[in-house]
Amino acid sequence: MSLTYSAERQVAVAAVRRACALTSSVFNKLVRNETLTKDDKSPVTVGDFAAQAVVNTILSRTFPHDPIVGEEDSNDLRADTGVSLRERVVALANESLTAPLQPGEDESWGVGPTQQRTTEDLLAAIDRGNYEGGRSGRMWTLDPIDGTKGFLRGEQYAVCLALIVDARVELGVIGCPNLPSPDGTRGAIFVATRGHGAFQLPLAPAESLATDERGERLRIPAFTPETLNLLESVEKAHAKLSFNEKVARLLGVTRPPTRMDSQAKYAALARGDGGVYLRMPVGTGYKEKIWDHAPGSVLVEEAGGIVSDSRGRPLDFGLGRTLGENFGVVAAGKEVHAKVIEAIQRAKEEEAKEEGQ
Ligand SMILES: Nc1ncnc2c1ncn2[C@@H]1O[C@H](COP(=O)(O)OS(=O)(=O)O)[C@@H](OP(=O)(O)O)[C@H]1O
Ligand SMILES: [Mg+2]
Ligand SMILES: [Mg+2]
Ligand SMILES: [Mg+2]
Repeated sequence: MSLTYSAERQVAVAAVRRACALTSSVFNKLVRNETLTKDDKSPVTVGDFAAQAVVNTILSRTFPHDPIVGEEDSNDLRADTGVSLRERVVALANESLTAPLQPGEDESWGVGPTQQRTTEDLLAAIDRGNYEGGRSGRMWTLDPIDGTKGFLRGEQYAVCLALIVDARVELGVIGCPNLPSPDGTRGAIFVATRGHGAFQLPLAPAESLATDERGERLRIPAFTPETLNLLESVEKAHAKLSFNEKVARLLGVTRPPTRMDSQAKYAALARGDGGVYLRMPVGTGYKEKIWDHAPGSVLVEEAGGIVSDSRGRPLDFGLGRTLGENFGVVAAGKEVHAKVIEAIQRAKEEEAKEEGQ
């Protein structure tokens, strides 16, 4: 029987909840000069930095020997030009860390009213995310805001955290503050532990829920070509959407695709809101990052699905900070997954013929 990682699960859920509260409040107050453009031209906001500082602070207090592969680093905040940004990140992170103890939280985690941190503490916490990853040992991977562009548009984004042990994702937590539910409310947390199922929990902790908080179990439902739809990126630079169209046609899909940013796509798949997550490389040599797929992959697998590259091979979380050469990502329920891999092969043949003409 696989380990339950119950302490890790409890801490990870609490850390993601605090980070979700932080990012939601940042969105409402965000001003234009609080966003930077990174070297790879992607945006990063005070929310990304502060959320990484909060989650890493909690992880470092509770699991001091665990390395962290986090998306952000503190270089831009330490630069002379980063003074106002830095002050804002420190204020936001401290506001989050000093908020009252929530149900299921423990003061020894470094949260609660007396837990004010210095600027250097928080910048160092962000840089705890600089681990290179690799094949062996325990490590966490964090995307403090996945889908920053979606976050800036007021659409979907996710706070994503996973525990990887010897290159296998054992625990995944995805906080989706903007994800709509059928009852008209917004926001949910998704959590999966390898061998122990995938669950949806409320975004805010309920009274009296502690270590054994389980939530609603998720199972990917069966689909027919009539009910099937594709979950895909919003940003055209992130996935080859023209290829998705071919695959959808070959599968006989009639419903239009659902476009959403971030690992909210994996969460939507796990709870049956969509049938296939398909992400094909655009051909620029971009390597997918482990924090963009680790929590989503265990969530979908524990909901009964399969996550692979476009050739049907497993994603390799033991290569470092990236998944290596990019063969795309396909996630779906078991029956649908096999059909999608087959359709991808046929779509590639079609594409080769078209290019040969
Ligand atoms: N060229 C390219 N190809 C593939 N993926 C890329 C590329 N550039 C960036 N990224 C990563 O995409 C992450 C968000 O992408 P999503 O597909 O989930 O959302 S989106 O609809 O595309 O915005 C996004 O995550 P965040 O940086 O956390 O927002 C990036 O890690
Ligand atoms: Mg980013
Ligand atoms: Mg991301
Ligand atoms: Mg991010």
